[in-house]
Amino acid sequence: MAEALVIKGLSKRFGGLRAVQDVSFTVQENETVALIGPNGAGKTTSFHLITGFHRPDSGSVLAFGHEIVGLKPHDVCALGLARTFQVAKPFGAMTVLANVMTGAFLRDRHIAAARNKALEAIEFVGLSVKEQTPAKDLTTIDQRRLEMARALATQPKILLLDEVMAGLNPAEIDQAVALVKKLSASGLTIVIVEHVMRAIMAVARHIVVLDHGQKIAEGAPKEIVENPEVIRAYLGSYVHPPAQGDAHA
Ligand SMILES: Nc1ncnc2c1ncn2[C@@H]1O[C@H](COP(=O)(O)OP(=O)(O)OP(=O)(O)O)[C@@H](O)[C@H]1O
Repeated sequence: MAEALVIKGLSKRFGGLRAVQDVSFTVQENETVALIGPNGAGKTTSFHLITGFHRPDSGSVLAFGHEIVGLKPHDVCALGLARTFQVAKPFGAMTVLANVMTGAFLRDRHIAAARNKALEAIEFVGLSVKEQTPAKDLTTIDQRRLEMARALATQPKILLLDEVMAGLNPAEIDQAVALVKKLSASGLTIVIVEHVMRAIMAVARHIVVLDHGQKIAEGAPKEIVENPEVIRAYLGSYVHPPAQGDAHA
């Protein structure tokens, strides 16, 4: 298996706050890796550093062997890394189709080609019936589907999902888990930030745990939920994954 993403010594300070400190991990091609940890641990900041929204103070991010630190988000996306945002910001008045086309235009300058690519992505995420619905009228789960479709329309190789399960009910979480599995089955490499442990256990092959900006553990899901340091910092009494529900409500 090839290395899709190699992150080495990534660090970022905001004034006196060390938001991300010397974080390193590797994501193999077609693997789903979860980044977990308490609020403020540095997960979203890590996504910003990987995708060019923030420049790290130090460290390296190799995507399929290419150094991407210093590149603009648009160029990172063109190299095959797409992301969703913790707080989705669709163009509310625009339809689902028009929103997803904004992603597709990264690669297809022609309207017909971009439209077809967008329709494919919309179908993949199960949003075809709402193709003409304004984004502002979507339910929470459909907004997440839209976010994923917009990222997918850029034709990524690596997809970074930031809390796509937040605010979903248990049945919707099941649907979102099924969608993440489908994305993985299509060949994508996925890095997922998530607090819903039930979902993490269902999709991740490897888990990286951050606390106060530092990596405190990484390994297979089973090892992680039994790791005393991870239990202390994040999981609390959560030890038996499927039976006990989520780390966070
Ligand atoms: N632009 C910024 N300026 C100053 N501080 C920031 C900025 N972005 C993040 N931080 C701080 O960096 C730390 C890490 O934040 P981050 O959002 O990466 O955490 P997180 O693990 O994603 O948390 P959550 O689970 O709540 O989303 C926090 O203390 C946060 O307040």
